[in-house]
Amino acid sequence: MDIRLHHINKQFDEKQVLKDVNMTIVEGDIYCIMGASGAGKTTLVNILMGIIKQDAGEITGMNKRKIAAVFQEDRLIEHWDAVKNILLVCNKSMDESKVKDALEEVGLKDHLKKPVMDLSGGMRRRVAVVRALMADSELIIMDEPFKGLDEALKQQMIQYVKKRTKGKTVILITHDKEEALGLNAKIISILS
Ligand SMILES: Nc1ncnc2c1ncn2[C@@H]1O[C@H](COP(=O)(O)OP(=O)(O)OP(=O)(O)O)[C@@H](O)[C@H]1O
Repeated sequence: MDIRLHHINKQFDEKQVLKDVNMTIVEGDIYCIMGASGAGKTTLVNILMGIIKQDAGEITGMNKRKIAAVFQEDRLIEHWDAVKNILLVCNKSMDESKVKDALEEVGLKDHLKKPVMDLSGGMRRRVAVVRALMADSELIIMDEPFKGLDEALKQQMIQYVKKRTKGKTVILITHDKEEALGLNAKIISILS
């Protein structure tokens, strides 16, 4: 089912952050939300996920959907290793070896069993992305998922995300046109 936003408004204190936002997210497509810092991108996806409530306007197509998310922060369980962090969100039937294969695919072969607090920022980001893609969800929302990755890793992760989200609906916030191009994404511009 497509997701539709109708006339969404959101204000914080005196500041109107989202003003009459309208959009359609087509099932199975990949979207990049772009716009200046502070334009309201995170606010918009927080409204979509039901984390905050819009002041006015309506969203259809989100009823009881399971969402997998990469937030601005990694939100990992610090003293658990990467494999355990990911298994937490997977179906009970998920094979641990599949989780390990996925982590190896994003270059984390030698870091599977360390507490994630001992990993670098870029490594932790990759764990957060793999976790979202391995959760059994048809809608994946990611807030700057490639932040902190060098160019080569970013390209590798773009390919990984593309491969692992076939047929799923993806909404990704980015400042980087290259990411949108690499993902073959439709661009949604949020104006400040
Ligand atoms: N809970 C809040 N209370 C007050 N103001 C807020 C709150 N959340 C966001 N804002 C304000 O709303 C505006 C939009 O913030 P938001 O985080 O959605 O922007 P963004 O486009 O995601 O920015 P960035 O690219 O820097 O992450 C900013 O001016 C921010 O200060």
